Amino acid sequence: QSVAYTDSGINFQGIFETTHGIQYGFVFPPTTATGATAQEFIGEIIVPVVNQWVGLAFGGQMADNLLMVAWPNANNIVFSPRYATGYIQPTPYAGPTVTTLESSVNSTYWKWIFRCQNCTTWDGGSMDTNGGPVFAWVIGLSPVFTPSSPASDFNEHDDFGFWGEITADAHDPNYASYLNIGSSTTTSKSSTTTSKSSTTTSKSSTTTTTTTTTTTSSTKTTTSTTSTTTTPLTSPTPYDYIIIGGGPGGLVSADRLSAAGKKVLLVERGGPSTGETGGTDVPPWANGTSLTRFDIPGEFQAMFSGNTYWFCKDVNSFAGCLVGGGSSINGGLYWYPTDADYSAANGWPTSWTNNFNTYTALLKNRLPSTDNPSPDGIRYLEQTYPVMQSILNPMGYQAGTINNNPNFKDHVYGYSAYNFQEGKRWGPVATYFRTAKTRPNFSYAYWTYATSIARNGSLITGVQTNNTALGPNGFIPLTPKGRVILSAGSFGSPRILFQSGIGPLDQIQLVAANPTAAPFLPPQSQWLTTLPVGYNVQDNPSINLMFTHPSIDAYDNWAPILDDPRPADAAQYLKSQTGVFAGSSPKVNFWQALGGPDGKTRYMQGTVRPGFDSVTTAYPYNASQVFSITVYLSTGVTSRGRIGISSSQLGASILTNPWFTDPNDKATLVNGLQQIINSAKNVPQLTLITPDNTTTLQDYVDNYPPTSLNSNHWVGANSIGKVVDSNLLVNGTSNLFIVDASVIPSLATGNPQGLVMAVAEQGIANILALAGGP
Ligand code: HEM
Repeated sequence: QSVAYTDSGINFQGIFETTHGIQYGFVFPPTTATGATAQEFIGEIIVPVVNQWVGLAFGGQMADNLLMVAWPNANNIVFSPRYATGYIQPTPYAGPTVTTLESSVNSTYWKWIFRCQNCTTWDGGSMDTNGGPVFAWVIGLSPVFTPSSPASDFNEHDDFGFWGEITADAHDPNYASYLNIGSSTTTSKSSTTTSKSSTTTSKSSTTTTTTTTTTTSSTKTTTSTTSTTTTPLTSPTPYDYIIIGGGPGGLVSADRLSAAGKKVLLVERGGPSTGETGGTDVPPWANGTSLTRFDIPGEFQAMFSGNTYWFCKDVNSFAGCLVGGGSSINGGLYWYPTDADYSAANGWPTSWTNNFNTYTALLKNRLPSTDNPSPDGIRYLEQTYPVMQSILNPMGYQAGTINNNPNFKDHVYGYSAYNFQEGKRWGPVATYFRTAKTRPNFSYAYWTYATSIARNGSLITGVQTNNTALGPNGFIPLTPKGRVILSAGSFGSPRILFQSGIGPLDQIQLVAANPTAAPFLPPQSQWLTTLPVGYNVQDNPSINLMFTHPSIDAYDNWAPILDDPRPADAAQYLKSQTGVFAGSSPKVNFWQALGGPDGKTRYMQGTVRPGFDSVTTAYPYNASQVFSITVYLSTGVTSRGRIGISSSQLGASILTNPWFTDPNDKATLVNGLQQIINSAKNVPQLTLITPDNTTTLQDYVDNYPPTSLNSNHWVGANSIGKVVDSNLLVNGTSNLFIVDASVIPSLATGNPQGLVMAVAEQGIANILALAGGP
C-alpha cells in the first residue's frame, strides 16, 4: 500500500518498489474539486537507469484501461498515454493531456513528475479517486524501438507488480501550487486515436498515430530518494579495476584498491541496504528515522518472510542481492579466522598459511567484533545462556570470550559475537564501503547486473552489464592494464564465469544454447573448460534441536518484530539504539572437536536462539518458552557438492547437494547431537520437543529435508589452487581475479563472513603487489 512521502516539495502518496528501486507517487486535487479539475492528478516516477522504460496501469491491469509509458531520451523524458485491448502492444491513446512538471536524466536515475488531466476515467473504466484502487507498474529492461518517438513500440515488460494507491489520503490542499514547479516546461498532448478492434496482432494496423508530443527537460536538478554514485559516470569510462559485487569481498576490495589510488568501479546488482547507503526500507515502528531493517540488528528474523526482495531471484539458495551482500541480511555472527581455517589441510597454499595473521589483524582493526552489542553494556534476552551452561559445563566445556582466542574451538562456549556497533549492523558497509565512498577515484552503481566478462583469449577487456549508463549497451571497458575483480559470491561468480566461457563444458554449453547469452561468449576455441568452476563446494550441514525451558523468553518467536514489536523495546531502541533490537537472535555459540568413524577430526558448532523455525512434535508445548540450537558441522567436513546454472534462465543453482555425501560427516554430527541431547536430559525442567521422544535422533537426521540442512555458508566453487592461483588470478587469464567466498577451499570453523573479509584483505594485497597491473 502507498504511504505518504515528500519529494520536490510535493506531498505524494506512493510506493518505493524495492525490486527495481523505483519510486512511484501520486497527488490529487482537494476532494472539493469539481469538473475537469477533479479528473486530474500529478504523478512521479524516479527510476534507476537500468530500467529502459516504465509503465503505469491506472486500472490495475493491462487490458482496457489507461496506461502510461515513459522513458528517457537524451536529457528528456518521452511519454505516451496508451491503451491495449489485451496482452498486445498498447497503442497511443487520445484523451489525456499530459504535462511534464519536472524531469531530469543523469547517469544513475531518470525522473519524471507529470500532470495528468482527464486521466481518472477512460474508455470503459475509471479509478476510485477517494479510496484505495489497485495501480500497477511495469518495467522494461530493453530500450524502446524508437526512443525519440512517443509512439514508439517496445518489447513486453520484464516485470510487473501491483499496489494499493490510497487515493483517499492523496488529496492535497496545495495541489494547485504544485502545478507551478519546474520552469521551462512544454505541454504535450497526444493527439492520437486508438483502436479497440485489433486484438490479433501486437501492432495495431488500424490506428493512425499522429503524435504532436514533444518532451521537456527542466532546468532543475533533482535529488532522488537514494544516491548511487559519488562521481558522475560518463560513458564509457574505462576503469583500472572493475569490481563485480558489493558483498564482503567486493567492499573490502573496493576500499583497499581505491586507497591505493586506483580508479575503481564497483557494480552491485541490487540496491541500497542500510540508511547510509541510501536505503529507505524503514520498519513502520521506526518511521521518521533512517534506521532501515538492515540497520536494526533485531530485525534479522524478519528477513525470511514478506516481500524478500533482497534475496537474489535467480539463485535457489539464500543469497543477498543488495549492498553488503549476505552481511546485510545475516544474523551478524562474526568470528575471527583460526589457524585451522587457513591450514594446508584445508587447502591453502603456504604463502597464505604463513601470512594470514597480518591480514586478519587489518580486519580486526577495521571491524572489531562485539559479544555485547547494546551500547548501554547490558545484555538482553540472554536467558538461554544459563540453560546452555547447565548443558555444556557437565560435558567439560569452558566459557570464554570466543574471539579473544580464536584458535580455542574445542569444548568452548560464549556469548555470540557480532559485527555490530553503535547498536546497528556494521559489517563491511559501515567500514570499508564508508571509506571507499569518500574517494574521488571510486565510483559505484547499484542495480547493475553483470552478465559476463569480455575477453580476448586470456586478456579481459571489460565487463558486460545491463547498465547502459556505464557504457554503450552496458559494456564497461578497462584501462589498458586494468583488471576485473569478481566478487559476485559463491553462486554469482560461477554463473558469470560460465557466461564468459570459463568452466566445465556442460555449463558453457547451456550458455551457448541461450539466445540472449550466447552472443557474449568468446569463440569456442577460447573456452577454458578444464577449470572445475562450481565443483568442490561445501556448506555446513546443520540440524536444529528445539527445547523448552521455563526460564526462556521465546520473544513471540520474533513474529511481530517488523510490524508490531514490543512497545518498550521499540521505544528503547529508537531512543538510544540499545536493548533487544541492538542484537540479533543468536545469543550463545559453542564448539567441540569430534572424531569421526574415519579417524578424521571434525568441528561441531552450535548457535543458540530464543524461538524456533518449525517444531515437529507429538506433544503439547509452551511456545513462549522455546529455544533452538542449530548444530553445524564445520572444519573437517569432507562432503562436497556442485553448483551450476539452470538451463532456462541461467540462474545459479545447486546441482549436487553438498551435505552428507560422505556418511562419516553424518555419523559425526549425529554423535555430537547425541552428546548434547544426553547432557540436556539431566537439566531440570528442560524438555527436548524436536525431535520428540517418539522419534529417534537417527531417524530425525535421516529424514531431515535436504534443503533444511543448508546453512548458506557456501565456499569452494572457485577454490584457490584449483580455479584461481595463489594470487586469486583465474587460471588461464591474465587479469581476472576472484575475491569472495568461492575461493575459500574448505569450510571455516565458524560463520564465514570474517574469513571472507580476511581473505579479501590478503588477496587484494597480493593483487596490488602483482606486476603488470594498472
Ligand atoms: C509489447 C507490449 C506488451 C506486451 C506484449 C504485454 C504482454 C503482457 C502479458 C503477456 C501479460 C501477462 C503476463 C503474466 O501474467 O505473466 C501482461 C501483463 C501485464 N501488463 Fe503487459 N504487455 C505489454 C505492455 C504493457 C504496458 C505498456 C503496460 C502498462 C503501461 C502493461 C501492463 C501490464 C500489467 C499491469 C500486467 C499485469 C496485470 C494483467 O495481467 O493485466 N503491459 N502483459
